[in-house]
Amino acid sequence: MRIWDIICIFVAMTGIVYKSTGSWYTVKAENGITYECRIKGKFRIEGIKSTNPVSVGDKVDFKLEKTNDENDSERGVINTIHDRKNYIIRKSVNLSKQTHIIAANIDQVFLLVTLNNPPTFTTFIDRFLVTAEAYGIKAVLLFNKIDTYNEEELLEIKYLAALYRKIGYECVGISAKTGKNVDKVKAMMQGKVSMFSGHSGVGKSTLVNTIEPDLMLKTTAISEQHQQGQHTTTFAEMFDLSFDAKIIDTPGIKGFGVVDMEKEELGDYFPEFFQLKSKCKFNNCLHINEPKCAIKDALDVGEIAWSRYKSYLQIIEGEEEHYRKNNYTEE
Ligand SMILES: Nc1nc2c(ncn2[C@@H]2O[C@H](COP(=O)(O)OP(=O)(O)OP(=O)(O)O)[C@@H](O)[C@H]2O)c(=O)[nH]1
Ligand SMILES: [Zn+2]
Repeated sequence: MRIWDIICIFVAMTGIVYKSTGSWYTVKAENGITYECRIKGKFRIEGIKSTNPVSVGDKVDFKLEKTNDENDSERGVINTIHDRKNYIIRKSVNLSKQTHIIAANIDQVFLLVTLNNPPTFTTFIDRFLVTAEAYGIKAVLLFNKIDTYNEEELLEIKYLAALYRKIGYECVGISAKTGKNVDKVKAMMQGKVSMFSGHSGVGKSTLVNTIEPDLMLKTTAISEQHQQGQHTTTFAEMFDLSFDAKIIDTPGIKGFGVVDMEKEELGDYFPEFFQLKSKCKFNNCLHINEPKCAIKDALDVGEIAWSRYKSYLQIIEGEEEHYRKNNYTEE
């Protein structure tokens, strides 16, 4: 055992979880060294019934474990999880009300959008943005494949970008293929933990490949491993990029998960509705049929986009349907 290891046994170390395979966690310590860590004892995080107590992105304290085997010297035991700034979850496959935490402490998520190849509808964008707001994760819209659009399509992109910028979301037109504006994306990623999301075929892999060509090898290896391994395991993994940026890759996870919320809460996740809601006559206004609703007034004068309001109604109706269905099945 090296002197360093002996010191480490007594000193608590702090690191970030890069990968988890169920019982082992790969933790990168502040000294840049990676340790394989376990958990001892029970971890309970208030308010979360989760199948996994520690997830990728977590900041943890751990101690090195004393082992006799020279090869095993880089193992540790996690004893503390630092407070999370946010986390994304997936409902467990079984019907217990448990959730699986996919990743934690995400600084931003980039949603890749394409007009027609594949089509990305505003309802999808809006549902995504609502989820990001509810999770407390900054969302950025990347309109990809701008090298393929004709003038008319470019106008549509401009219209969409203006719509979402007005609400406060950053929007960038890019081409993952030609590299156009990818430098802007890289600049936004600097010093942060990012995720990429979007429909299949929008260009997520192409973009990551353009950002960091060497990384592809690793991500492919992981998804192959994923396909061969137990299909119930959710793999997420964090990667360090060459320019002080981190990404969390979540192969096999489609979409961004769902967040349960009350009907009354939904408007709070549409920032432009939230801003106006104090002007509605009723403080519990759902902005549907109520009189003197500031949101509907804003809609009438074109201050709020109809596409946004339509998405809002759709989500509310969906929630009601979901609610009725649950009531029904529970009887
Ligand atoms: N012309 C053009 N094609 C692109 C661009 N970005 C991606 N593509 C193409 O779109 C197709 C899908 O890209 P992928 O990177 O595999 O998409 P993905 O989002 O990773 O898809 P999944 O892995 O299914 O989720 C590929 O044929 C890419 O070459 C772009 O900016 N311009
Ligand atoms: Zn209202």
